[in-house]
Parts: sequence; C-alpha cells; structure tokens
Amino acid sequence: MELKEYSPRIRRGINPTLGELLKCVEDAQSPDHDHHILELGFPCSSVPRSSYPFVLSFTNLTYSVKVGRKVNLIPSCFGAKSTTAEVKLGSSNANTNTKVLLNGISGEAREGELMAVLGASGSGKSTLIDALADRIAKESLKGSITLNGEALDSRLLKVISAYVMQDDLLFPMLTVEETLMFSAEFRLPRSLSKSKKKARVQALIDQLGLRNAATTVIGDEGHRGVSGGERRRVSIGIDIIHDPIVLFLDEPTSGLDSTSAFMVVKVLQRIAQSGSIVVMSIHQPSYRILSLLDRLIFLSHGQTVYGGSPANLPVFFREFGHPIPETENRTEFALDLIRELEETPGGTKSLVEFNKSWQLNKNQQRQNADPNSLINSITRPKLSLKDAISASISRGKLVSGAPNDPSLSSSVPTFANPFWIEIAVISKRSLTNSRRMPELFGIRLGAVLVTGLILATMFWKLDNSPKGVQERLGFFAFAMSTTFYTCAEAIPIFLQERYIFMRETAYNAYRRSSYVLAHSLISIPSLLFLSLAFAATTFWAVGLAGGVHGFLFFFFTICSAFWAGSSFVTSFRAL
Ligand SMILES: Nc1ncnc2c1ncn2[C@@H]1O[C@H](COP(=O)(O)OP(=O)(O)OP(=O)(O)O)[C@@H](O)[C@H]1O
Repeated sequence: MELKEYSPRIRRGINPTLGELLKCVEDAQSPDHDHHILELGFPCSSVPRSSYPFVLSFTNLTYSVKVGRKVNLIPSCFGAKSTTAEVKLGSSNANTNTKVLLNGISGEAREGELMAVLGASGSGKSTLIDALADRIAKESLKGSITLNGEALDSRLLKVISAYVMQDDLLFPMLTVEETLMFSAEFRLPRSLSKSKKKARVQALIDQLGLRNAATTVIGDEGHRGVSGGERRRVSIGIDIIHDPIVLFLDEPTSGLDSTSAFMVVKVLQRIAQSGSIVVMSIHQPSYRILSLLDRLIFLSHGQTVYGGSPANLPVFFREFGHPIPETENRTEFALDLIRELEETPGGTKSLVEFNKSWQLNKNQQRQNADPNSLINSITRPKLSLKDAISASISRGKLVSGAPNDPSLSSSVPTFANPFWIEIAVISKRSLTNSRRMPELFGIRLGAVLVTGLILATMFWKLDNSPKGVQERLGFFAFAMSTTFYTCAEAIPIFLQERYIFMRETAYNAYRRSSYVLAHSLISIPSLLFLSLAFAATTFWAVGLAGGVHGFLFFFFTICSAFWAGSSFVTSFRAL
C-alpha cells in the first residue's frame, strides 16, 4: 500500500508525522488482519523487523524521599534506639531524614524480551517500575532513562507506553468483550471506525487467551464472573488496547495460583514478541515462569544485587561462593540468600560489590570475544527514535491519537479523544453497569423516598404566615444537607470510578481541572435521579409543588448541593 495516497506531506518527500502514520495504519488495518506490514514508501519502511529493536536503558537511577524524623519521647539516655532503616544523607534540614529508595540502578530492557524485577517486599521493585514509567517526580529522580539512546519526553512516553497496576479496577457487570470495547472507544482515536475498534478488541481477546470468557461478566463478591487469572488478563488488555511499545506491570501475577500466573506471563511473552518492551515486577516466579523471562534484576534495599539473564544465575552465585543446589528453584534460592545477607551486620554490601565487578568482567569478556561489536555499534547508522517509532507503527503497533505537527514529541496528543467523547463513553458504561445491578439501585431509590417522606412530616401543611415562610427556608436548608449526605453514601463507588477514570486518561490526567469536573459529571446520572426522586417525594408530601418557580428553585438547589458535594470530594482526593 502506498503511503503517498494518504499524505500530501509524504508525497512531497517530507518525513511523515505520527498522526499521518497513524492514519495510514488506521486505513491499512483490515478488520481480520490486525497486524501486517505496510509498504510505506519512505526510508524506515525498508527496516526489517527487529533490525533496530527498541532498547530502554537506565543508568544510575537514584531516588530518595524526605521522611519526617520520628518524635522520640524517650531520651537516648533512657536507652531509646535510633532507626537504622533510614539512611541519613547529610540533609540540610535538621527535621528530616532522607530515605534512599533506589540507589544507582542500571540496566537495559529490549524489545521482544521480558524483563523482571525481583526482590523481597520493600526492596524497591514498584519504585523502580514507577521511575521507569515516569510516575515519580522528576526532580527527585537522578540518573538517565533513554529509549534507543535518546532521552524520553514524558508525553511521548505516555503515548507509546502503558502501565498496568496491581489492582484490577473493573466494572463487575460488564462482560470481558464489553470491557475491552469500552476501553477501545475510550483510548483509540475517534477517527478509527467502530468496525476497526471491534477488530482490535477481537484480536486482543485472542492474544490474551480470553476467547472462552469473552461473553462472561467480570463479576464481584455477589456475582459469579471470570476467574482471577482471566480478570488480570482483562486488566492488562484494557491498558494495551492501543498496542504500546513499552509495557510496565506492577506484580501482574500477585494473588494468582501458579497456573494462572504462568498463563499471564505467557501472554506477556506474546506481547513482547509482538514488538514491545515488557518490564514487570514479580514475587518469587515459579520454575516455569522463570523459563519465560529473559532478563532479571534482583533488588535489595534499593540496590542491584544481580542483573542478567536467568541462565547466568547459577554461575553468578557459584562464583560468589554460594552455589545453587541442583534441586532448588534458582530464584527462591537467590531471594532466600539475599534475605539472609540482609539480616547480617554487613547486609548485602558484599553481594552488591560482587555484582558490580561481575558485570564489568562480563562486559570485558564480551568485548574480547567480539571486538567488532563495539566498532559496529559505533559505525552502524543508527535509526533515530522517531524513525524507530514510525517503523514500529508501520508494523501495526501503537494505534493511538492522530496529531498534525511535524515534530514527533510536540505532536503527540496527551489524550486520544476529546473531553466530551470520554464523558459520553464513561457515562454509557456507568449506566450499563447500574442497569445490570437493579437491586442496588432499587434499595437506594427506596432509601431516598423514605427519607423524603420522613422529612416531609416535619413540614406538614405550611401556611402563608411569616412563620410559614421562615419554616420554608428552614426546609430548604434541611433538604439541601440531607441531599448532600444521601449523595455521600455513593462516595465509595464514586471514588472507585475515579481511579478507573484516572488510569484511562493517563497518569496525570487528574491534575487537569477539567477532568476533576468531568468526573463529577460521571456519577451524576444515577445520583441526580435519586436526588430528584427525593425532591419529588418531599414536594408532594409538604405540598410545596404549587408553582413552577418553587419547583425550579428546589431543583436547582438540589443539583447545586450535589454538584458542590461531589466536586469537593473529587478535588480533595486529587490533591
Ligand atoms: N513516599 C515514600 N516515603 C517513604 N518511604 C517510601 C515511600 N514510598 C515507598 N517507600 C518505601 O520504599 C520501600 C520500597 O517500596 P516499594 O513499594 O518499591 O517496594 P516493593 O519491593 O515493590 O514492595 P512490595 O513487593 O511489597 O510491593 C519500602 O520500604 C517503602 O516503605
């Protein structure tokens, strides 16, 4: 397929933008063939697959946080001990200590490979994943993170990557297929037709091995639904609907039995092999899972104690003087040894030092064995990150927004769809979910009707005397606060939806005031109905419904009370 058919810029020989490329991908992807090679007609099209694989490198990552010093009520002369876990790094502020969460971590993750971060609880696995995914404050993170040797712009990373959280925040009454379809409508650009979105969802269902569960509801405590492993794969599916180039996952196998965990990692391997970099943290992988991993980083108190392939683990520990017994699981042995060393007075310092010298040695050996590799890496023409991304898109990756600016990073849109499309998709999903849980809605409706009637009995048959007018004002104040507290009952659901929403609109979306407002809107359909039901009941019972003005006044009072309440809660939580 000729790209020039689509873009006048390309016809003029100008490098295509991400948007133009995406348009080509969109037009070229047939519903039944989601990933195929396009003839782009510009230099990067001649790049064979994996000739220039993506390489995510991180060097000397150091991250520390300031923690308040504990107020010690017992003076040291009475035997009070200072805390040893917190490392004091000469902080200028006498009231704060600095806790080092990552200490000089370096490594490399490659396209087509699965990289796993291992370590005991609290060793810094999630912190490392967060640092790589640009989810922690840049000012406090030292070191460099590059993709194909180029520093990564935050916005670009957001578009080409995905982050899968540990918790599955899904709507219980939607089926697997519907959940992924809503994600497609939300995350894929409007310019992509519905049939292509459906095709992407179907391809994803197959990729995730969810064909048999496609029409099953997600479920929750009260409704039977998909299994834990399937649930986790749906969570992954939501985040990879746009087929990201880099995928970060925080403990994707936690809480799963070994078979489900293996299936999840197998799916991740498939995703990596489709041309993505996959970086995840994992607790004690089984022997079978270990066989799927390509690179490991073991952490202990934020420091690297091993970095390399699983195959090199036995040699590493043998040379360190602690050979792994044949019958033992390698990672279990390594993690147990690290824990034992952590409990010794010297800690894991010896292992950290040994790892550093071992890595140097390995690099030296590699260079001696193949001196040409260094020369090749210097003399071989390198593909810029922009071209590498373009080539990846041409292979069908990254179904995302369509910008128009020539410069790639500045043209990357933060959000695939405009604000109002997102609101429409989320409201539709929210209503579908509520419709399938009528009992819950019925109970809440009953509760507001009864509350309305009880309130009305206190203001029964008001007259038109000054006292009656005063009582009416009291009634409105009372009704407003009752409405607010009735709405407060829905706050847990409201907040949960907000977290799902946050994830879907990328990590920092909640900082945008419009999104705070937008979220207030999302919960409105059901709550507004409840408020109106409450208003109608009290009106009818009190006998105030005499005039249209009275009704409108009451209606707007109720709406603004609800609006103020929900916006306040959202804004407060977003701080
Ligand atoms: N903002 C913070 N302030 C102080 N300490 C923090 C902060 N964030 C994380 N920590 C600490 O940093 C350490 C590493 O946390 P992290 O969540 O990365 O560990 P982890 O290896 O992922 O643990 P787990 O496997 O239990 O999830 C922990 O001791 C944690 O308490």
